[in-house]
Amino acid sequence: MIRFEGAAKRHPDGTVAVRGLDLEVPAGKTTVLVGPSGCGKTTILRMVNRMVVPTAGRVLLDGTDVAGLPAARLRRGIGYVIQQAGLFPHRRVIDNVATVPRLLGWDRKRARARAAELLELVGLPPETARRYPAQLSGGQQQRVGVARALAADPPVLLMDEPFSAVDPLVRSGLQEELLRLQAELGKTVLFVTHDIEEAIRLGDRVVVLREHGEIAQLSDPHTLLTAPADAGVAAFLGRDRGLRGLGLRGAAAVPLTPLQPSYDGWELLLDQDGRPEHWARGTERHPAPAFAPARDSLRAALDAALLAAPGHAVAVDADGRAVGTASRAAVVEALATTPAPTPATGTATAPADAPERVPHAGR
Ligand SMILES: Nc1ncnc2c1ncn2[C@@H]1O[C@H](COP(=O)(O)OP(=O)(O)OP(=O)(O)O)[C@@H](O)[C@H]1O
Repeated sequence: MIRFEGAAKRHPDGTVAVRGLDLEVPAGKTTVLVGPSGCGKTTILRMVNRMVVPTAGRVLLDGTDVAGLPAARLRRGIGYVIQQAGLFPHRRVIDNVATVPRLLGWDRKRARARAAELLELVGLPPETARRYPAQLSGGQQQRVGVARALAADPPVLLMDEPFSAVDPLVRSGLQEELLRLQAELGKTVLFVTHDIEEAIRLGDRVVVLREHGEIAQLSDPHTLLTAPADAGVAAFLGRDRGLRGLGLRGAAAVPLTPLQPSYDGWELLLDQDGRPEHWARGTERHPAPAFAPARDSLRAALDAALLAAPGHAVAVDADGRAVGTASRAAVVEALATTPAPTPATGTATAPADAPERVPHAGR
């Protein structure tokens, strides 16, 4: 657990970056710091690994003041991922990832074996291991950055805008990857972003900051969306809060209708494996938007039903095979009956609202 006790940073020129922060970052969860540019997010993050030394107050890691720990040892126990990945350009990907295990004294073979395992964990094909960072895409580089931060299996991961330099689709994939990894690894993650959507998607807890690192609100994403603390937070959250909140609620309760031969003259065409291909009426062909009730959100289900030409979303199993359909009315009914996620569970188990996870979603 990380604990900030009146942690403040005042720069020599008099700038108050952080006035005095009291915050507990629980173990095994993702806590996201979000707020406008210059509000002190990076300063707060760097107080944890002592890249910034507080001018007042302290930061405790599992009860120990980090000021009393040797910086090198402290940092080896903390994974750190930054924008643009920060990889060593002259080292191959595998050696980038093996850096910290090597520093910890592992022999080369063992460090490389661990690195190869991590590259697979973050979804990179084995052939990327021998390349240099410049030979990878931005999204792949970020994955290497995450693998490198995880190499020594640190309990704590600091992530400073790690995905903000990549395009939205890649970014969404990286976010999904982090959710998957975190469900598996349960690290204590402190994540900085200026993007409220990213905060809502990734955070078990979201800390909305205003100037000088002051906490405007600290809550789970659902509470943040439905009950912003004040007009400033509501403005920062932006529009469509209700709709976006649907992205945090699972689609499992949507009542499904067994597949029918015809839907008001529309026929659902499946491929040979039973995956939805098109809605067809005469010579007309339209995409067949789908959702997976077991893992997608109510927002994804509603979106699929709204987009489908006949007004029915196709429900698919984990392999993308059609298992039934849901009318717009059925999805709306589920909106009224699906309970909101409880603050205790946050979003750790809630589905992410990820369009690219839905096969044949037609988006
Ligand atoms: N070395 C420095 N000297 C003076 N002021 C500084 C210094 N470093 C940071 N600041 C100021 O401290 C404040 C907080 O900076 P910080 O980088 O923590 O903000 P941030 O929320 O991470 O911003 P961004 O989202 O733009 O990265 C800013 O006003 C910044 O200008």
